[in-house]
Amino acid sequence: MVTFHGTTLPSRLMLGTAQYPSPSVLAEAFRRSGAGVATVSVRREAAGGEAGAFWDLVRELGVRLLPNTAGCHSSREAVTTARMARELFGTNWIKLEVIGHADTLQPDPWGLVEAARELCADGFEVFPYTTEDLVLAEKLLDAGCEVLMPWGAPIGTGLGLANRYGLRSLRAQFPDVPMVVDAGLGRPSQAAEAMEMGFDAVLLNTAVARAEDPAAMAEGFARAVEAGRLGYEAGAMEPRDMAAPSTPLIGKAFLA
Ligand SMILES: CC(=O)[C@@H](O)[C@H](O)COP(=O)(O)O
Repeated sequence: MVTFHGTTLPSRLMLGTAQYPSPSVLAEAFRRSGAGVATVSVRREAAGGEAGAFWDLVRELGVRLLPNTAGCHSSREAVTTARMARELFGTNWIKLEVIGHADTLQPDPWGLVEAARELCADGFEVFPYTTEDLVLAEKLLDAGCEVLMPWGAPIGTGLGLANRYGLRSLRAQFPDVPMVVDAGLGRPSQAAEAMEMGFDAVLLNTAVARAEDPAAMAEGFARAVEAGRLGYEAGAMEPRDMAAPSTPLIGKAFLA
C-alpha cells in the first residue's frame, strides 16, 4: 500500500491506458496487474472521436484515475487540459506533462513550473512529470507540488533507468517527498531496480501495452514492483570490493 495526497492505494504500480491492442486486453492487463492507478490522456483521447466509450471503459476499471496532460507543449495548454480533466473525471489529481523537446519528449522546465504553480493554487493535486534535475525538483516543490514523477528514460524508449546517479541523488536529496518513476521502463527488472532505490511507485505504459502478452507482462511488472519494494524495506547489504567467505570456518574438518 502507498499513499499519495492522502489517498492510500493498494499497489505501487500505475499503468497507462494507451496503445493496447483492444479494450479487453487493456482490462485484462489491469486485472492481472492489480494496479492502483490508471492514467488517461485527456487530449489524445478527446481527439479520437470515440472518447466517451473509452472513458467509460477506464472508469469501469475500478482504479483511481490520474488524468494526464500528455501532448501539451505549453503551460497554457496544460492548464486548460487539466481543468477539462477535472470536469470530465471529477478529480483534482493531474499528471502534469509539459513537453519541451520534440525528439526526447523531455519536459520544459519553465513551462512545467509555471503550470504547476497555477494548478496547485487552483486546488489541483499535481503529479509533475519531470527529469531527475535537483533544481527543478526544488522549484516544483516551491510551486506547491507534494509528489514528483522523475523519468526513468524518455517516454516509449524502454531504456530503463538512464541516469541512475541522478535518480539516486534525487531520492537522497528529498527523502520525504513521495516519488514515482514515470516513463521509459521496458522490463520488470528495471521497475524492481527503481523500487530498490527507494522510489514509492512506478508508472509505465508502453512496456505493457506493446508486449506480446500485455496481461502477462502487467503481472510481471506487478511482481517486480513488490519484490523491489520488499528488497528496499529489508535493507540491502552494501556491496564490497573484496571477497568475504560466506561459509563460516568454525566446525571445519581438521586434517592432521
Ligand atoms: C501514459 C503516460 O503517462 C506516459 O506519458 C508515461 O510517461 C509512460 O511512459 P512509457 O510509455 O515509456 O512507460
